[in-house]
Amino acid sequence: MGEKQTHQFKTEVQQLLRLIINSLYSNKEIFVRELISNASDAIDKARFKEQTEPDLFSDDTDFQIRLAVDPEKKTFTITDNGIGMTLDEVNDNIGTIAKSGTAAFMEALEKSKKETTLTPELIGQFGVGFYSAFIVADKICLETRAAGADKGVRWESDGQGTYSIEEIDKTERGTTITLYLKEPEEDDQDFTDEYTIQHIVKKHSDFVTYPVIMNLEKSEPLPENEIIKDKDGKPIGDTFKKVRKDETLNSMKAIWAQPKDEVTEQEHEEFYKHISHNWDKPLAVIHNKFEGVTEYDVLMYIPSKAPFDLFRPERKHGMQLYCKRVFIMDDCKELLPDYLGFVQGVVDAPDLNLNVSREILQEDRLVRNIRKNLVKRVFSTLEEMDPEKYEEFYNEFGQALKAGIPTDFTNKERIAALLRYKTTKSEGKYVTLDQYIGNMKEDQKDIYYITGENLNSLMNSPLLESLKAKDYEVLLMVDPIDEWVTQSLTEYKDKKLKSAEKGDLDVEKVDDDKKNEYSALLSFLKGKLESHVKDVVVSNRLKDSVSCLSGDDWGMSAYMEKILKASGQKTPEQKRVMEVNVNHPVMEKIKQIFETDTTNPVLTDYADLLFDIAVISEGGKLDNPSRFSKLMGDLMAKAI
Ligand SMILES: Nc1ncnc2c1ncn2[C@@H]1O[C@H](COP(=O)(O)OP(=O)(O)OP(=O)(O)O)[C@@H](O)[C@H]1O
Repeated sequence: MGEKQTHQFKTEVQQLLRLIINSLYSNKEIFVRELISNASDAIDKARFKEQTEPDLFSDDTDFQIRLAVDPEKKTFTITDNGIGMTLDEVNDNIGTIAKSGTAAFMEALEKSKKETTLTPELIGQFGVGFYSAFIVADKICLETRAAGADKGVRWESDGQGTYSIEEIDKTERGTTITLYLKEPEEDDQDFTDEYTIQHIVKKHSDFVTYPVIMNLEKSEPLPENEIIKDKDGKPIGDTFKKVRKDETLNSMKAIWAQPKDEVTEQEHEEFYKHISHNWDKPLAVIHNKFEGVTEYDVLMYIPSKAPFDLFRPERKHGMQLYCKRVFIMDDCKELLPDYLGFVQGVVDAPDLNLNVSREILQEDRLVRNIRKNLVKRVFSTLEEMDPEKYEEFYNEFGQALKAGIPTDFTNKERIAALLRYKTTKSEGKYVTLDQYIGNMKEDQKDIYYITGENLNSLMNSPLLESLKAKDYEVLLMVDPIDEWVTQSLTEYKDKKLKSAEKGDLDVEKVDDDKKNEYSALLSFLKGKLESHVKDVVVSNRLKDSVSCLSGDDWGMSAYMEKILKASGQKTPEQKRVMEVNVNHPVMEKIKQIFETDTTNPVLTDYADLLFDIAVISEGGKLDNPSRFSKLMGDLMAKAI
């Protein structure tokens, strides 16, 4: 038997404990839900493992969660016969915060700047459920034995910075957690009261798929022959006796299998909270029975709020797979493509082979068929949403949806129709690509867009001058992911998507004579700016500004380059093209100086200035800002 060891909680756990206790002060009862949900997860894991290693579980397959209270000892106990934990697992899971969550959690906290309040939504999202027990307990004892292990483990802590851990003998597989409850404060519920616990379980954990059982005191009518009666046959004394009986507190209702119109909004809300661990309401409910060659039930929810870790690769998918109401697996990535991983729900497919493994699942024809139908349903739900509601969705999940454009070839066009962008003409409102096409000018052939970091600088970008002069609308794309969207969505309804920043805009032509007049100056400028630009050309984009930078049709946009650099990726040195506006008086003047004396040193200064202005106008950073300000100062002094 190993020694009893004492460990220090990781610093973030201590911080977290303090936060949890302070923040959930008025919502103490949620610890019941959190512990039941952990127990249920542990049974899910056991059920899953049982499919491949039935021997590990043969001693006890009657999966259940038990609750018990002791008003005298002031304890609350929860027991499950799930997967259990080994010593290392206890150390990893209970001494630290769920790894992936930690950093993100602290980040989000920082962001919200509400360091003393932690909403229940956060608790659910960050996987800190277990610690919520310290809201009500001043000591917790967890005893557990992993499936297949010889020894058990006891973990104990008063939540004050340390915990102890030791090996123990434990006969039953699974986990028992005993909370030594704090002295209740005024207005506190009594968590040793059976009725109170019954009520809380019904409220927060009714849909848990395993029975939550409690041995309750009940009144039962006495059998006729035990009732003492007077001479008129009227009972004297008690007609009831007190007995203790196991009772299942939750309904375990499989609401997905019920007829659609029999499920209330309230039930959906509760069930959604149960499966998603979210605390918001679902934005939309998709509830269908698919009938045909095979039958299956589908219940999906579109959340109303995006989770903090929507784009983290380790994030779990929201779909669970059931077979004849028996849980098979959660995080079922085979049921929906990655970009729809935020949808929460259940598929119950009775015809599925119960011994499925994840690898087999991918190949399964039935699963592929289900997936196709689920995707269709999600799309039709989004397409039919009223515009205001859809905008709510889009603000939360628009970026996720966009990730479908480069990854889901079959549905590309359908996703494209769901995109919304603000434009140079939409006055802050979203437009669809179809609306854009409807608004196109008669002589306009392509759909124009520009990508960048913020709407304001895009609106005023010199790259749009000639498009604006033609009264063409331009889509303003400010999500980094739009760069990937435009790379793969090159056409929509036979109209090309064309970057205002790249290639020949084909809008306005500068006549050849004028180009020829400038060709010597442009090659001179190119020589001067060789280390910065690939070429210097006459612009057909500019109307008012003197210079700008543009790219080739197939080159990387300035924003894309910035994104890649920011994410630490090596990007090949991208030289862009400097365009100059030959109708601008400044260019005329420079040309005159150049034609008089090609060695005039001021020409070098002007070349640098033209380049710097182009960089600044697209919100870029200058290599040498102090030289720029000196040149500007000199120029101003001359001009004034
Ligand atoms: N009853 C249990 N049986 C087996 N493992 C458990 C049990 N309770 C907790 N654990 C383990 O401890 C980990 C941490 O639990 P905790 O409640 O803090 O976070 P979580 O369950 O990952 O997140 P959340 O509760 O928000 O879903 C769990 O992921 C699980 O591995």
